[in-house]
Amino acid sequence: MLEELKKRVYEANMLLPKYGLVTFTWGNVSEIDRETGYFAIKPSGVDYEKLRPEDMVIVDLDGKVVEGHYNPSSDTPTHVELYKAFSNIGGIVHTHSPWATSWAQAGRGIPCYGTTHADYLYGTVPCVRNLTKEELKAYEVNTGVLIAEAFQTNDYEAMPAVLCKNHGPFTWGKDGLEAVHNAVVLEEVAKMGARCEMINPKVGPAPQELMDKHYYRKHGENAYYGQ
Ligand SMILES: O=C(CO)[C@@H](O)[C@@H](O)COP(=O)(O)O
Repeated sequence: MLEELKKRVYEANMLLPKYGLVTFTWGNVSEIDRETGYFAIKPSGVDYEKLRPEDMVIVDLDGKVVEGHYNPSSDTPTHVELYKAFSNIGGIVHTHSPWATSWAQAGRGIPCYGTTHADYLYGTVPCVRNLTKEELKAYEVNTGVLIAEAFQTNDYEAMPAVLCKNHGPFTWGKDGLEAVHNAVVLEEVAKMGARCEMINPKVGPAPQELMDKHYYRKHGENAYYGQ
């Protein structure tokens, strides 16, 4: 079932070790087929070297496995919540990439300090709060619910990334590949932001006009540069 989707999701997952975004199996990519409402996701705990396209697990938007010989990623319920909340996205990535995860563990959003950030991410990358003891009973579901809540006041298309406190980043995009692209951008931006604060602890965010110039020339109706 959905063999082409599984292949795409496999290939997108294999980009995570290629770009240094995962250690061991600490990450996952999924992509949804909006017609069927099924998505393919990496199986849980399978080494990247051993991963094959046919190992991708097909899941529905109730979080039920439709097809697969492995368990789906442990983060599957979070992917489900994000697909339900963000109707225009087609792919999701979760990693524990070290720089983005360091900001997440510190509980801080990443301010926009420069044009690389502004080219892809409009404004501060938000960091969502810890889950309460009660919320932790359905940890992965509530991680997704919390992200969706945070984006009631944020544009998920202009900010395709989030940090979850004490956990790590999620990114999304029109498909799995774009979500991976955004995960790579996020990690670079997280690294540069941390170094920027180290070099100049008093640094402030990039001017709004510069941020607008860079973001809007690549996004929206009047964009004149592709990504
Ligand atoms: O969040 C975590 C671990 O803290 C998980 O994302 C990570 O280990 C990946 O788990 P899966 O192998 O996808 O089940």
